[in-house]
Amino acid sequence: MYIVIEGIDTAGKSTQLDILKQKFPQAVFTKEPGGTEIGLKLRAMALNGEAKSKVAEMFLFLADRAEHIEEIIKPNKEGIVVSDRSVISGISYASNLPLEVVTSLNLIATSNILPSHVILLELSKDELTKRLSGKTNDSIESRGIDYLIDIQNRMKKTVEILNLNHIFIDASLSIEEISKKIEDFING
Ligand SMILES: Nc1ncnc2c1ncn2[C@@H]1O[C@H](COP(=O)(O)OP(=O)(O)O)[C@@H](O)[C@H]1O
Ligand SMILES: Cc1cn([C@H]2C[C@H](O)[C@@H](COP(=O)(O)OP(=O)(O)O)O2)c(=O)[nH]c1=O
Repeated sequence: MYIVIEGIDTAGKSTQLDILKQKFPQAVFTKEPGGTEIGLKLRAMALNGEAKSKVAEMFLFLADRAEHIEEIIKPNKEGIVVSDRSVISGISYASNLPLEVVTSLNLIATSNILPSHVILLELSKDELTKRLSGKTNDSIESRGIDYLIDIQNRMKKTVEILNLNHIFIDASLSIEEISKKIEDFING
């Protein structure tokens, strides 16, 4: 089982992952970017905003993804592996390029390995605005509210285009309600 939790910044991914760690102690928990040793270096480069080129930034995330699939996902997917972000973020955040082009590049990075379960936490514009006001933003988050809502729309489209087994959850529900929905989805 290769489970991914997706959503734009502040959707509640970390909160739900903390709960999942208690509920599924046998699972391997990982993340993109930065789930491997090389990935930590690529993450730092991608997130500090140093790259002038959006394409260069995307290739840093793609390199991280390729290594993550090889080192973490392939060896663990017969058990339960849960990742904070995935190819869905990869395709969606590279919003300067058409979806089809970025999808092809991402499928090369993942060797065509795709999540078996996608949990997408979906925020309204109002709730996003509220949550971002309480947070110090990194260079990606600081691009703004409309940018992030556009990314969220790309995420939903990506899940549908790739025909992935998924659940879209209203991220403004209570933490407990969300966590129950996630548990039910994983348990099938
Ligand atoms: N269901 C929820 N309802 C209200 N606030 C939430 C909920 N889930 C998370 N939060 C809050 O929203 C903020 C972002 O949550 P976090 O889990 O860090 O998101 P992410 O990992 O997706 O960036 C935190 O302040 C967190 O306490
Ligand atoms: C995986 C991935 C993330 N991102 C972005 C989304 C996030 O803004 C950032 C990763 O941050 P993340 O680890 O989710 O955030 P935090 O530690 O702040 O909670 O990188 C991309 O732009 N492309 C990608 O391929």
